[in-house]
Amino acid sequence: MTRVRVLLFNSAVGPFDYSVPQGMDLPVGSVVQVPLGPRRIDGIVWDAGAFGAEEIEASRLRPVLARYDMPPLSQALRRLIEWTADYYLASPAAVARMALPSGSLLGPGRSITEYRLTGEPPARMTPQRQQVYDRLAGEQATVRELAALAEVSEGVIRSLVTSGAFEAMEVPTDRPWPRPDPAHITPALNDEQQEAADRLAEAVRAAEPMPFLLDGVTGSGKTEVYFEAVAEALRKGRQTLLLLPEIALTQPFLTRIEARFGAAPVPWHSGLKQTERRRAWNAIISGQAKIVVGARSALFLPYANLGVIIVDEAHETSFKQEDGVRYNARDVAVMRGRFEGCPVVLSSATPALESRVMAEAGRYEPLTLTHRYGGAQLPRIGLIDLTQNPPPRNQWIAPPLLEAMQERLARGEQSLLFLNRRGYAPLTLCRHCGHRFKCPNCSAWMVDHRLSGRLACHHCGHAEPSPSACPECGETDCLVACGPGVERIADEVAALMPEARRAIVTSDTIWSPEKAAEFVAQVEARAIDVIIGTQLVTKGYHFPDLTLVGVIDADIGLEGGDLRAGERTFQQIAQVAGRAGRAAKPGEVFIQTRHPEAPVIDALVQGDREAFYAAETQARRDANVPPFGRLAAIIISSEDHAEAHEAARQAGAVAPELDGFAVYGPAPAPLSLLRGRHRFRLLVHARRNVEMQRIIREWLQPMRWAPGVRVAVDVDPYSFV
Ligand SMILES: Nc1ncnc2c1ncn2[C@@H]1O[C@H](COP(=O)(O)OP(=O)(O)OP(=O)(O)O)[C@@H](O)[C@H]1O
Ligand SMILES: [Zn+2]
Repeated sequence: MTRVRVLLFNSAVGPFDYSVPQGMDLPVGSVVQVPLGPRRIDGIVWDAGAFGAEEIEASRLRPVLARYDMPPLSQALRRLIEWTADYYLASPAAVARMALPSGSLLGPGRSITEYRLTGEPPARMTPQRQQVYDRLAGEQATVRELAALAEVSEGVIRSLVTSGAFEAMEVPTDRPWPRPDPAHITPALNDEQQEAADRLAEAVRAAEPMPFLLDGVTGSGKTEVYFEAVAEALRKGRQTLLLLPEIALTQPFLTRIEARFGAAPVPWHSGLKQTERRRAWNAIISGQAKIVVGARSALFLPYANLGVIIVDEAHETSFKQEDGVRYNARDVAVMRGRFEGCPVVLSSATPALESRVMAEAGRYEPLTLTHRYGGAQLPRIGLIDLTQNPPPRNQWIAPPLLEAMQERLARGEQSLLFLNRRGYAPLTLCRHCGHRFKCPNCSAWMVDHRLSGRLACHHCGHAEPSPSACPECGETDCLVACGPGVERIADEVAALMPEARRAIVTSDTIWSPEKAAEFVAQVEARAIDVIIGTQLVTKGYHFPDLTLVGVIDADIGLEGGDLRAGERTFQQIAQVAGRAGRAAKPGEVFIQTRHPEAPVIDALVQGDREAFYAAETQARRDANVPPFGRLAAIIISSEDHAEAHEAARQAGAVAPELDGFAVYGPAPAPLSLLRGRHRFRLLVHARRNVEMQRIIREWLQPMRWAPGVRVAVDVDPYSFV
């Protein structure tokens, strides 16, 4: 072949054809460097004729410059990239970049230089250099990573390298990973676990491209069951990809895998250092990494031979990526399994309604675990009606819950309070003039974070020191915190039960795998009596002495009223309730609510999951919303309000009018200002059998936008702000 089609990275143009130089072997999937105008640019050799690019005459083709020394991307991965781009209306180049993240093009076997302090201070000390010495003792990393850790510029680090204060360490990035052993420690499974495990192992053995819905109550041993699928993949010499929703959870989980298989798995997430990333990458693409545990970004990597994909806590909405390519990792995982020819396991105690409907339709195979392992009982769930039994003013723990916590403390057992709100209070206002603290970049209130002494916006990250006076009227001692966040609940616990040892668990306190491990160790050592946490504590943890769970405000999640409000509330509360009484001691749960009559609250108290799913499914079917009908959100934004408004109006004016394809809006988005951009929204509601993406593409592609306008399409949206 003398001509190849190349999908270009980092470029809005292409794909283009190039000629193949004499002697260069370029199978489809090869990663190459090609000329584009005066530049050299990376790309992937794609299937001939793909993407319908225009044909260039052979005589005008420019030659491929070089081929990277790595195996070509497989056909399965190329199909996945095409499918994802097509389904989520993204550019194929943007999706392909997720398969080859930065640093992956270095070639195998290279080492990376890291630096560490020699201990010999430089002749001249500046405040910045001092900061380096204060913060980087014992650290070893690349210049860029060190600069980030010490919060100084890379120039400060480099000048210290030159002056000899740092020494260079070559870190090889092709060190092999220890080999996991499928038979290291094999647990004895109970009957229903064994049945599910056998079915999964059979599917792995036969390489069935079948999605499974592993649906088992909290503490039923879903993890032990899908470990048997991992064991089977190991026996076949194949790789496992295990996707987790939250990086903070990974450390205890990695330890658990190591205990089962005798070797640590290969982690993949955005927090890896360059050397770790490079080492993981080499092992993934060569097939040497047998068990990869990752965040959703691990989904597009070029595995050499996948044997099974597992999505743990598959109902979690954090599998949905909300910027760049807006994909749902759970759904893309199912497609990857189909293209790779391997089973996919969606594991959850509270499956997404979409997944349940797929199982009912026979598209996913259901595997069910009906009871907790080892005779542990599901917790008893009780209700506290806040209209009847309110806590005192400016407190949030109602008397019956407080009493139950005191009992636990006396017995040496642990309690968990759940409130899905970070910080101390969601709103601060001035009692004197009524001023409310708002983010300058977003239409959102600033959240009071007392632990860090700041007001912070949870949308854009803008933060300012906690004010002592009102910026509007200048009064002091007039600022009031409105409503609770976890920090405020922790203060309340401190006031009511001073002897109880507390831990606050949110992304502010548990921001690294090490922090998560520290927290787990403390709870296990019984150095904590009361845990106060956000959704971060709802999943995964297994604490035998935790016997009480209190849901501070079950109504919060229902307020927004979006499509999944009821489902999400059900999942969160069922998950957090599932942390109670997982071992010998029975668990108890109190749900505080002002709406005891709400169907979702009632289903939780009755323990009637099936009734909840049935009612919710019927309601969605009646309204023809997902998974029955389809939605897509189109967000049009600009830093200039008039420009955004005009662009949205124009898009709305030429919206297609078709049977089974309705367009609502444009209207200002609920978050009408986000990171300084004004946002307007159109919502597409389509029937299932309508080619929604094609229609949207043909509608929006010909439109010409003002330079400051951004148009984002969100297919199957989860966020309605
Ligand atoms: N067959 C078994 N042999 C020994 N221990 C088991 C077995 N099955 C489950 N367990 C133990 O029971 C506890 C709960 O199991 P596991 O974490 O797998 O449940 P899960 O269904 O994934 O829970 P959740 O969804 O609530 O996080 C764990 O400590 C696990 O090691
Ligand atoms: Zn903001």
